[in-house]
Formats: sequence, structure tokens, C-alpha cells
Amino acid sequence: MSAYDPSQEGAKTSFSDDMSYIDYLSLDPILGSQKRLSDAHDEMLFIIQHQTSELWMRLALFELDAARRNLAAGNFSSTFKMLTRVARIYDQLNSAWDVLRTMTPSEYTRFRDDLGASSGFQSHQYRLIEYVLGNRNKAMMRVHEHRPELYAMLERELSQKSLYHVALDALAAELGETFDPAIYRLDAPHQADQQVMDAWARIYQDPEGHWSLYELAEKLVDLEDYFRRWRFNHVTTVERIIGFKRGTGGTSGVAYLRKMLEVELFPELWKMRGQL
Ligand code: HEM
Ligand SMILES: N[C@@H](CC(=O)c1ccccc1NC=O)C(=O)O
Repeated sequence: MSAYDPSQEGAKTSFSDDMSYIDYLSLDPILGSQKRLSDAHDEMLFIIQHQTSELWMRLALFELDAARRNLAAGNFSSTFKMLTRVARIYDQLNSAWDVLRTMTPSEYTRFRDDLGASSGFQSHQYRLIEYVLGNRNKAMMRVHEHRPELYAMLERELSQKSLYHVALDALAAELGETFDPAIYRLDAPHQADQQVMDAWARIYQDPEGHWSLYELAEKLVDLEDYFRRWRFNHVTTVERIIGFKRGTGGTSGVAYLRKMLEVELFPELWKMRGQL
């Protein structure tokens, strides 16, 4: 059998004047951005693992922002589709830990000092995702002061309602209630509220009567479930690789990350389950 020749079948082979795959996807800057600071073999894995995570987070933010707009406009079906996609993105990020776990403490130690004070703690996209979802700790913005445009992006996020706030608007509208305006704190983490908990409980007591809100609640719980798994995978991988060393970002490391496991994004949706 002779070798397959794509041009024989009409495949375009000349791209001197036309947009090609590499052009459309801007692959030159992307594939030219793996700059190792050491000669340690595993640093390449470490860089690509973070870069791909940041790309998936970029998409998660795009979807979450659109989901929030669609929900505010009452478009439940498109909101659900986007929230499902974000949960799948987290599934992807969760599986990716298996690749990073192939790196041992001995291998990581070979280049850890080269990382200086840099840390995932300074991921502005991770912080933005937390802010969009409703976990708004303003103190986390300080590390971005040296990058005014990123700081402004985080500040802009804190000037609008979180996705959970918009879900609470939909919940109040469904039940013909108004929540105390004090629960909509734009620049502080959302705190569990009894009225909100009772409202979600009413939805779960009559799913058929409130199907859209019931589905919305389950999409949010699903998302938080996957997000928690990401945190758990992170802290377990960190303990496996650096034990209880301090983090390069300056926190206590595993102790800090364990504390973060206690964060609840949508607290009433979890607490309400015990009263059904
Ligand atoms: C060898 C692998 C890793 C180690 C040893 C590690 C270690 C740590 C430590 C110790 C912290 C606490 C902050 C500090 O003081 O530095 C942290 C935070 C963080 N890391 Fe990692 N990490 C690893 C991989 C990753 C990966 C692959 C990502 C994906 C983007 C990531 C994202 C983050 C984020 C977003 C935070 C902030 C978490 C929060 O504030 O709740 N890390 N990491
Ligand atoms: N905080 C990590 C370093 C680290 O993991 C890291 C360093 C630079 C860029 C991203 C990182 N990933 C997550 O924190 C450590 O203490 O070893």
C-alpha cells in the first residue's frame, strides 16, 4: 500500500496566505511558554500541569460568568448547561492530579527552591472563581497589588452579586419572598442564613412544584462537590510531596489547605439537608 497523500484527496497543504491550525490557536506563544528555571526533568510536568489548570480555569470563569447572566435573565436551561460544563471541568482538573502525583518529593526538591515565593496562592483566576461563587475573602487580594489590572478585575467582581446571590434572587422570586438585603454581602464570604435555609427546604419538600429551582440547587451542590474534591486532591498531593513544610507562598502549607477544606460555598444547601 502506498503512503497516504492528503493533497491527492484535496486537503489544503499550503498556508502561507491562509490561517492555519497553529495560527488560529495561537500555539506559538502557548507552546513557547514552558520556561524551566532548572535542569530538573520534572519541572516541565510541574509547569504544564499549572498552565493547563489555568486554561481550564479560564473556561470555568467564562462559563460561570455567562451562567450568572443567564440565571439573572431567567434562562434556566442554558444556566444548567453551563453549570454542568463547569462541574465537568472540575472532574477534568481532579483527574489531572494523577499525572502530578507521579512526581516524588525527591524530584520536586530538585527545583522547589527555584520557585522562590511564587505559589498557587497567587492564582488570580482561582481567587476569581471563589469570588464568583461567593467565597469572597478580600484579604486574598493583597498579593495582587503589584498587578493593578488583576487587582481591578478582582475588585470589579466584588462590586457585583455572586452567582449564589443570583440563585438566591431566583429562589426568593419562586417563593414570592424577599430576603433580608443584609445577606447580600458583596465583599465578604456568604454566611448561612435561616430564612434562606427554610426557603431551600421548601423547594426540596416539593421538587415537582419547583422543578427549576430544585434542579438549580442540585447543579450548585454538584459543582461544590467537585470543587471540594479538587481541594482535597490538592491537599493530599501537597502532603505527599512536601509533607508539613511551609508553603512557598508563606502559609503554613498543609495546615492552611486543611483549613480551607472547611469552606462552604453554598452553606444553606448543605445544612438544609439535615432538616428535611
Ligand atoms: C507539587 C505540587 C504542589 C504543591 C507542593 C503545592 C503546594 C501548595 C501550598 C503549600 C499552598 C499554600 C500556599 C503557600 O503557602 O504556598 C498552595 C496553594 C495553592 N495551590 Fe498548590 N501546590 C501544588 C500544586 C498545585 C497545582 C497543580 C495547582 C493548580 C493550579 C495549585 C493551585 C494552588 C492554589 C489555587 C492555591 C491557593 C489555595 C487557597 O488559597 O485556598 N497547586 N499550594
Ligand atoms: N506552594 C508550593 C509551590 C507551588 O506549588 C507552586 C509554585 C509556583 C507556581 C505554582 C505552584 N503551585 C501551587 O501552589 C510549595 O510550597 O512547594
